[in-house]
Amino acid sequence: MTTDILIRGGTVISESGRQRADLLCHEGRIAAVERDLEAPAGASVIDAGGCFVMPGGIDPHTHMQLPMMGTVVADDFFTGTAAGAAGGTTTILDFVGPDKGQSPLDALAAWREKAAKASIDYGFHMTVSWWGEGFAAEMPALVHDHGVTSFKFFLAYKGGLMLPDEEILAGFLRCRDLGALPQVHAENGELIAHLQRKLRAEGVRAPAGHPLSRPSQCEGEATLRAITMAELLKMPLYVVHVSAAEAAEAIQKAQARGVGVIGETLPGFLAIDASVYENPDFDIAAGHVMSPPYRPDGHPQALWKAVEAGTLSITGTDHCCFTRAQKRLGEDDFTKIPNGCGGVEDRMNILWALGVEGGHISPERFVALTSANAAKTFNLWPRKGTLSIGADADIAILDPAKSKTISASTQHQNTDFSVWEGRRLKGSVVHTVAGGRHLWADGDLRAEAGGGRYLPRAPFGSVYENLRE
Ligand SMILES: NC(=O)NCCC(=O)O
Ligand SMILES: [Zn+2]
Ligand SMILES: [Zn+2]
Repeated sequence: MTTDILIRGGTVISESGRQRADLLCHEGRIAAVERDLEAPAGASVIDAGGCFVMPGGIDPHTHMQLPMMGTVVADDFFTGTAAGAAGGTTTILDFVGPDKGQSPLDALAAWREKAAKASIDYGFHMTVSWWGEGFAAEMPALVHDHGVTSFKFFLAYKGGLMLPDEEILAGFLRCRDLGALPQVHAENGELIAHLQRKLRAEGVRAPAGHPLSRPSQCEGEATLRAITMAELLKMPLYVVHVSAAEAAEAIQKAQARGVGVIGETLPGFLAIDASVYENPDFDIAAGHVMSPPYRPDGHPQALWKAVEAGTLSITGTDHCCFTRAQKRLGEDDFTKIPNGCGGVEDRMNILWALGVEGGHISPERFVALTSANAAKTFNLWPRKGTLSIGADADIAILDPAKSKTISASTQHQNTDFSVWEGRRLKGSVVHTVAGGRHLWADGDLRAEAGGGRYLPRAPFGSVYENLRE
């Protein structure tokens, strides 16, 4: 039983409009959205005067506690989800990562165990880290018995997660039969492996080699290749972490042809450029190493245009954070720097400051980009992504007048680095309610281990309905 919460005096925003209204949460759900609501006996009251009241963020791309490149991601499911709550995020979709040859059902069981301490609701995508009859055979149970209805295929990381086209094609077809959504990490892994070898042979060891080995054309080519498969197979496709103008253009053209391709980008790709890899401080340059990498000037601007046009309709974080010490595993070789950056705590605040305050998007589009579109795409709507009656009481209250400066020294993410270090933002999430529990109250983080629930998801849904014949 949760205490009733009345949120009073705010402007309630959805992806399609806004109204001045109070909002009542009862037993973990939205019970009323009306003007001048009376507080029920025993209810706690949050004053939202001057604030925007919106659906809690859905971050559809996180990696908590993921074993990777000889280490394990610094945030576990408790610290990472608590940090998310401190930034207005109330749901994450994380990736289960089977070892090579491991049963995906066994991997899911291990991830369910790790995630039991999440403080906000969570669901899973499945990484297709290997392919074979054994993997394909378990997919129906993953989809129908466990609600894992999205599968990520890697076109990059040769010698690791990368699958050849033949296997990706087979995996896509299996997804189509089951009504599951294939996702792609789209970079040309063969070319990247070649460029890595060439750069190392030339003596390039520093983090500056990372973006040189993964030029934007590699992302453009792989994105188009994956789109072509989905187009000819007549099925939807989700492209994760789009960072390159070429990839956004391929998605835009495919959407114009009626292909059901959905593009996700990350706040960092809209605001940070590749000059970060030139920083003489190894910790700072390595702290930005992720794949795909931050791109040269011009790409962030192109991505903003794609966000404004609706081509890129979902934001995630690819939250995969490492400490400075962990990044030093690649001190002598940029290919050994653990790939990934944090951000689950920052996405909502950054996107508001850069997007809404920056004049790129309306508050309504902000809601679409941070929760509603992900809820629809991943079949969580209307339980999530909306503040309509009966929806989960997952709410972010953002004060547009409150400023905030991001620093690793004050963040809740379990790392000593932030790609947003020193950024001063206008607008900040001041309260977060998740499942009717008040987890973030003006600087006070009350997240509890185990407060989150597992979210099984149904197959098919809007991504299949929206396919044009
Ligand atoms: N993106 C990244 O560098 N690390 C996380 C794994 C992935 O999404 O590729
Ligand atoms: Zn990826
Ligand atoms: Zn990722």
